[in-house]
Amino acid sequence: MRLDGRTVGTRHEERVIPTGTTAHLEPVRVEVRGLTKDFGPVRAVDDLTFTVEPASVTGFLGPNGAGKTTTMRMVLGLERPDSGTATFNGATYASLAAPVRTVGAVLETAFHPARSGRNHLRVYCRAAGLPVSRADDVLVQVGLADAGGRRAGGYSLGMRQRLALATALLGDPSVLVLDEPANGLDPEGIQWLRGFIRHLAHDQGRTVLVSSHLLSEMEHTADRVVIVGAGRLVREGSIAELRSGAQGEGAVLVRSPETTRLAEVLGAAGLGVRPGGDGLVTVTGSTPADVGARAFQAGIELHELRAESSGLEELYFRLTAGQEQYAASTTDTTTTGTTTQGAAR
Ligand SMILES: Nc1ncnc2c1ncn2[C@@H]1O[C@H](COP(=O)(O)OP(=O)(O)OP(=O)(O)O)[C@@H](O)[C@H]1O
Repeated sequence: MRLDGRTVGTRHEERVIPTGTTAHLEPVRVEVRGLTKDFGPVRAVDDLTFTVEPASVTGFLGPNGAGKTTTMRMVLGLERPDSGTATFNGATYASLAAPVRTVGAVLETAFHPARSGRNHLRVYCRAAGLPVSRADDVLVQVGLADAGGRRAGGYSLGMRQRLALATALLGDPSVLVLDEPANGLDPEGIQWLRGFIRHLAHDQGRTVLVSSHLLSEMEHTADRVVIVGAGRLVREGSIAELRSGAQGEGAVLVRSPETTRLAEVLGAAGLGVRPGGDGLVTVTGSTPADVGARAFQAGIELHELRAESSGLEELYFRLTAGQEQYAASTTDTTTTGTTTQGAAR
């Protein structure tokens, strides 16, 4: 969190807000405590507790069916928990004085295909009691200003995702809850989305919770991650913490003219060793520094030494292994390509 910014407010209500933050935004912390939800025999969410901090991006990660959407729906008051609470600075969604200004969401999309993007947004403005001028504000924010007059039915998937984000931003909310917003985007769209999400949190001070089933999608976007499997919390922490925990998870590639002796030395140290061709050895359960040190101590010449991957993906798979649920979900945003709604209306 960047709380090194300006001090604003009167003497009585002074508060420090992050540099570049939209001054009127109230920092809001989302707290999920013991959330549990059953659908018949399926426990979709199981005693889940985590926190989403202001001015940062929290990645909500888990395999298909892990309970991410159900959790987000409970946070947004769209689904009633069997037990537990989700609160915004201590208040449940239902008790928020101004929900549309507190939280916006991208969940499931439904656009009237014949309506223009701008008119779609204006309908939401009227329903939420917001000035219709907000429609143009948010179109600019998401880069759709030139396309606002076109039929939403003719939008590409990337444009629909932008319109979904625009809808979530209508109330200029402190909190954004985004369910798999990168689904179906092309690489350019994903790149834009990453930057935009970081901007919303780091420059504007918003609290952002964004779900994905891919760690690679979150690795360069999120500050913190909450990992769930089969409805339960598997890991919560910063990306840096996760990264340091992942050391040794990824394979190390090492090239040497003495592969046989190298394999003996590393194997004797209990490491996994897979000799390949061309003097290459793949080592698991270690780090480049460790392999380098062991080779040095044994006086073995190395020509190349590098991590095959950061190990994060391997750690994520291990943490969530066997927890994928294949029960059909009611909404498949990948195939419908539709998403969104400011739940906060
Ligand atoms: N309305 C519902 N009725 C019955 N079961 C449901 C319902 N909604 C979700 N489930 C089940 O609850 C579990 C959690 O689903 P959920 O959609 O929350 O997971 P998810 O992590 O969002 O998955 P995905 O990444 O596939 O969207 C799954 O087993 C799912 O089939």
